[in-house]
Amino acid sequence: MDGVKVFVADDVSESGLEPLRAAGFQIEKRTGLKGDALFEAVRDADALIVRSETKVTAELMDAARRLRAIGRAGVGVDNIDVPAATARGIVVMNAPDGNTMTTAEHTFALLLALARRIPQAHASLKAGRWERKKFVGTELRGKTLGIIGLGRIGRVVASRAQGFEMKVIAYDPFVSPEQARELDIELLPLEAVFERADFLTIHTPLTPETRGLIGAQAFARMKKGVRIINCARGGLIDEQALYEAIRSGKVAGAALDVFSEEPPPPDHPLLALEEVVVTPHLGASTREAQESVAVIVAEQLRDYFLTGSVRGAVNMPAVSAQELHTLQPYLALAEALGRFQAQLTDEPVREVRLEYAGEVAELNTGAVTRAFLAGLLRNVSARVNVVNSLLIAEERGIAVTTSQRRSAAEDLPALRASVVTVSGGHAVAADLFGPRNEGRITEIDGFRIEVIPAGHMLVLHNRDVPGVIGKVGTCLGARQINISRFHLGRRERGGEAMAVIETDGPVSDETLNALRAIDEVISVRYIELDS
Ligand SMILES: NC(=O)C1=CN([C@@H]2O[C@H](COP(=O)(O)OP(=O)(O)OC[C@H]3O[C@@H](n4cnc5c(N)ncnc54)[C@H](O)[C@@H]3O)[C@@H](O)[C@H]2O)C=CC1
Ligand SMILES: O=C(O)CCC(=O)C(=O)O
Repeated sequence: MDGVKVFVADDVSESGLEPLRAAGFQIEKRTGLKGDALFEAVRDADALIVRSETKVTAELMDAARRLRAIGRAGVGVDNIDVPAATARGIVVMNAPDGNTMTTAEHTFALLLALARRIPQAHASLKAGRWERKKFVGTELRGKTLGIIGLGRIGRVVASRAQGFEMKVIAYDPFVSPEQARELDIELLPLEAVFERADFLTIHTPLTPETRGLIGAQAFARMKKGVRIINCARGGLIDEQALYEAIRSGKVAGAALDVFSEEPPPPDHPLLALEEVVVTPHLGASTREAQESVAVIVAEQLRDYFLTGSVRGAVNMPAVSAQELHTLQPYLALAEALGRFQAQLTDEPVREVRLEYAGEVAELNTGAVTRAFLAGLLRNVSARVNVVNSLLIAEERGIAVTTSQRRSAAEDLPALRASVVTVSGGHAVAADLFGPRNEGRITEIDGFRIEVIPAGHMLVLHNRDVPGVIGKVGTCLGARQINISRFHLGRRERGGEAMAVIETDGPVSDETLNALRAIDEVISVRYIELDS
């Protein structure tokens, strides 16, 4: 796909980008750019790929006017302003499985280095000394490893520790005791993990909740002589508190791959301590992991641009290619229905109720709801799409409720959308028909009708008396407006009727006023669905 431009801002594996190249995407890789140079470089990018170095701020996204997707070749997305991306309709994807093993192995390398003081012994010998007494270590067997964050990496670290006959305890509020028991891990409250661990390793994401999770209070609870490993994010540990805990002898040593500021300033106090082992954020730095995260992200981006399927996104639900195949006609129908509904009223929307029935109710209705809202809110901002439509609805105070009726026995339409405004609102139903799954609007405000949701149309309410169709036809004909289809619906004879009149071209305000001037016409709306 020649049109898609991908800017790669960090040192991402070249071979890992092959899926994008093979699909014809244009790739520009320039690493280490900062400030205006970076802003300029992303100006025309449709997609941006980063590792942890580049900070993807709201301002950077605003500079990249065409940006539709950000790929993080790795796990942590704390260098990306995800809420800002969502608000701008930009999907953020990461590669959570690509570097798990490698990072767990690095954690274990640091743990062993800490236990046996390998870096210090190595430096000593290279400096010409033979200090066997100085570097007496500690055995792992029988020691307790405390793991905070029992996700992908935490679990691999746990299994490696069990191989070394360590007792593994953990804290993770999102893991059930049953899951932990299956892994032979004792799940405990955070304080208990602090109190019992001989080695403590952290593997949570950096979020407002986890920032500074290991601080002075935590160190106060720990055993004297505890060893700390951090291969997740620097901000999880209060570095000043760690420094003081090491100086006081409470903490025997720390192995750090990550820092609150990267790179840390050369005079960072922790770097000066003999008990501290460091690596420059190398957790994920193996050839295998780098290639793996790059391939994962490249394939996810390729598929997003080519098919619309969503995998590995942190700000929208997944939709697989297979699911998309079945879902696509419903997504298109819902989006068109949303646009139709938006043009039925000038009043602000207060509430949206979506009812799904039959096949669609078994599918990913979350995606269909987002598609409907994207259509409904299309005029709110140029960047409304399925990524941000739910958020925009929420920001506008629009209550969105959905219901699913899996049985199609009651002959319900696949989709019924009720939009509530201050003075009422409208309910429109739609369905798919035939072998080609063609969408039709089947009901408008209780009037049965069958309309293709495309093109130009007039939705006209009138009194059900003879001659109205003729007058409407004459009015349009006099203005050279050709009617392509005319659909009528009424509830009872002589009551109120509805007509949906499809026209070959647009209808001006002057024509609408002329139609409104016809006695029997109650209301007319012009709706355009193609643009
Ligand atoms: N040093 C490096 O190069 C690398 C660092 N990382 C870091 O490691 C982190 C963990 O990675 P994965 O295990 O793949 O993520 P994951 O999402 O599989 O696991 C994170 C775990 O943390 C838990 N958690 C969340 N909040 C918590 C809290 N307040 N207290 C305790 N547990 C909490 C979650 O329930 C989850 O089980 C990433 O977020 C990333 O920042 C990841 C890869 C490489
Ligand atoms: O890109 C890298 O090497 C950093 C990896 C990392 O920190 C992550 O995946 O969260």
